[in-house]
Amino acid sequence: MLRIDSLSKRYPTGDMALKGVTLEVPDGQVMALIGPSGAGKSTLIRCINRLVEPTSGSVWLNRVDLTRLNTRELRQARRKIGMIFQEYALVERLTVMENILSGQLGYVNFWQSWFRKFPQATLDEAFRLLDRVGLSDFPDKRADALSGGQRQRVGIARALLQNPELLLVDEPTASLDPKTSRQIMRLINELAAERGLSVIINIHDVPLAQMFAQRIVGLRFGEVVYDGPPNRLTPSVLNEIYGEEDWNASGPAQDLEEAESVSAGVAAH
Ligand SMILES: Nc1ncnc2c1ncn2[C@@H]1O[C@H](COP(=O)(O)OP(=O)(O)OP(=O)(O)O)[C@@H](O)[C@H]1O
Repeated sequence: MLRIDSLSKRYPTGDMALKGVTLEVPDGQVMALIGPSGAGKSTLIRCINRLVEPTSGSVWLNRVDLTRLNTRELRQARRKIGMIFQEYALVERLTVMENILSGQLGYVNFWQSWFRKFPQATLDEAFRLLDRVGLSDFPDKRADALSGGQRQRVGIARALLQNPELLLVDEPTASLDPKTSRQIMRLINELAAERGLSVIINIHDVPLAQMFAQRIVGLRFGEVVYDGPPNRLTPSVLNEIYGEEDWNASGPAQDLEEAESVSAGVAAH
């Protein structure tokens, strides 16, 4: 279980990106983090694994307060946190399998790592995961020949190979088509249930978050303004998270109707 307690972050620029966020994410729960640009979603995710140092508050992963660890202890603790971030994208010239194993290079000794020689158990598990994410036909395909969805699947397998307790996922569907986005969200969901993983997903696509997350947390100006099930995310709650907008309006279609009635009016005169 992950417990975030009164977490705040002030950047050196003075921006108060998080203002006392308190949350618990139980094992097996997929939590979607939504909110407008600048709300503090990325900062929150990055404060959990201390890619960004929190200013105050604590982050407990099971019995360990991550905010109190020294560099060496933090390196150990991060093994329990799988990260699927854009900046940990794949090494283009390496194969699918090499990319999946690349996350393990820090965990084998120098010579094993030099020869890319991994323990048999790690290799077996890598092939199992490859199959689980639906890529068993492509272990030798180079990363630069993969589609966006396949790349995400490699990233997921790589993160899972370290057998994490927590998965932090940053915008997993940003560059995917709607069908692939659903498939990736479904896969993350299934894996969380199978492995009892806590998952936090930073996602802009609210309908997708509603469809696949068991819980939604809405951030605004660094504060939690909604924390509840997807089906209670009403237009008024969305207004509170994102600011005023007509969430039921069909947008361009309505504009088109208006434009048509105006031009019809013009034609009638
Ligand atoms: N490295 C930084 N230095 C200074 N201020 C920062 C830094 N990173 C983020 N901020 C500020 O912190 C606040 C929260 O930013 P953050 O990137 O966490 O928001 P976000 O919700 O993830 O936005 P987006 O959806 O656009 O990615 C913003 O006001 C932003 O300008």
